[in-house]
Amino acid sequence: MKRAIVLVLDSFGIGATSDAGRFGDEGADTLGAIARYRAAAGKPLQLPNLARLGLFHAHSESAGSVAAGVSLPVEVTGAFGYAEELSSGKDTPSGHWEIAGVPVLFEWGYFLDKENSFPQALLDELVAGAALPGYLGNCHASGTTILEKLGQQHIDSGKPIFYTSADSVFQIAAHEQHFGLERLYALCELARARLAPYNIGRVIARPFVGSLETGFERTGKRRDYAVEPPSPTVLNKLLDAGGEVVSVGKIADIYANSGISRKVKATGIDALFDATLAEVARAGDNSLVFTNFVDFDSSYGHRRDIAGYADALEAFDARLPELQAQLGGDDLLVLTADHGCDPSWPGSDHTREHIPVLASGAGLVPGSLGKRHSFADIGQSLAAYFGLPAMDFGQSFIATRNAFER
Ligand SMILES: O=P(O)(O)O[C@H]1O[C@H](CO)[C@@H](O)[C@H]1O
Ligand SMILES: [Mn+2]
Ligand SMILES: [Mn+2]
Repeated sequence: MKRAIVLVLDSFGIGATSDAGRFGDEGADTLGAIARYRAAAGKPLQLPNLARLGLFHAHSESAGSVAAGVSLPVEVTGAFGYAEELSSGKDTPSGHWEIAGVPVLFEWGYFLDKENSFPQALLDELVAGAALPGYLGNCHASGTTILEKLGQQHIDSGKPIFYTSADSVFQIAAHEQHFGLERLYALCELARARLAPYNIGRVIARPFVGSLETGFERTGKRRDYAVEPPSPTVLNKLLDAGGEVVSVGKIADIYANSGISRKVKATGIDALFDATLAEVARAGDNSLVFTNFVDFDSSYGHRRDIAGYADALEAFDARLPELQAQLGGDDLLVLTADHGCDPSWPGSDHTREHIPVLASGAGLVPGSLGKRHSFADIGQSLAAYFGLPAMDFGQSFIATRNAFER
């Protein structure tokens, strides 16, 4: 039986790429910074299960030294490597599409101005098209900081909050009750359509609840409206061959529902892990269970919460044996990331980093896979594993299997 489980720890970079300087990210290292913080606090980072899969070995090959406070395990049970990104950006869709064998070789559009970030013509179209009383924000911002600043004004005025970041994104924050969740989604769909000429990768609905007194809190009802990948991903190829692709978390959103047979949503790392276990339990032959753990990025990386990121990693690590107990020797497990988001870095944006590639099962020999020149090596390996036609990008680290049985 062939089943692949791919877990993306969103934003879990393991050291700056050689082109990180172009992004202002030279020296960024998400895992390295977290380990350093914990070592300095006298509570070294404990990730025994990820370590056995080769995480710290991969990190030390990427960063040039062993993470602070960490001792490398003597026995490693997985194949481990680190990958640089071919795609032009360091955003979530680029990272995920490249993982699935389709790097983004074109330039996204960006809203570069920190203030008055959006073109007036676009703003006018949105105000008229959705009959809005106006808008707030229109700037670069951290999504939680802008709620502290404008949340009350939003409730009082009924004007949605528009903001962006270093990524190719247009984000809209609105209160679930005062503005209305469905109204927010409809506004995002309008924005998605109007943004086509600007080549923007994603519109993100950012619903929130609460009040000035209790504080504002973003909810799990976030929705991402991505454009479709520029060419068929390994997900599409698996579906075309009669296989199954199960999305857990925001995977389906990131691929604009292309190449997905079923989707399951859950909020929080534990709930996403539970949903992954449930999907693995029911997954049959020729299926891929593909999960994105967004909280590493949205709750800790962007929030520059090093302590929170460390705790979340440890909690995630502690659950890995539950998953491993469900896997047969022929199943393929891949743990990886889509970009970095070093919580010790200035600002609140992603960081251009290598991603870990931790692969086990499926006859893989434990040991180093070395430096991989594209995230697409994962997609190419999935194609080889399932016996699908080869992808245009990436080098497989897995021996090609028999052609897919139809
Ligand atoms: O600060 P928040 O709202 O979490 O936004 C972040 O989330 C977006 C998607 O990763 C990024 O582009 C960044 O802007
Ligand atoms: Mn991401
Ligand atoms: Mn992010």
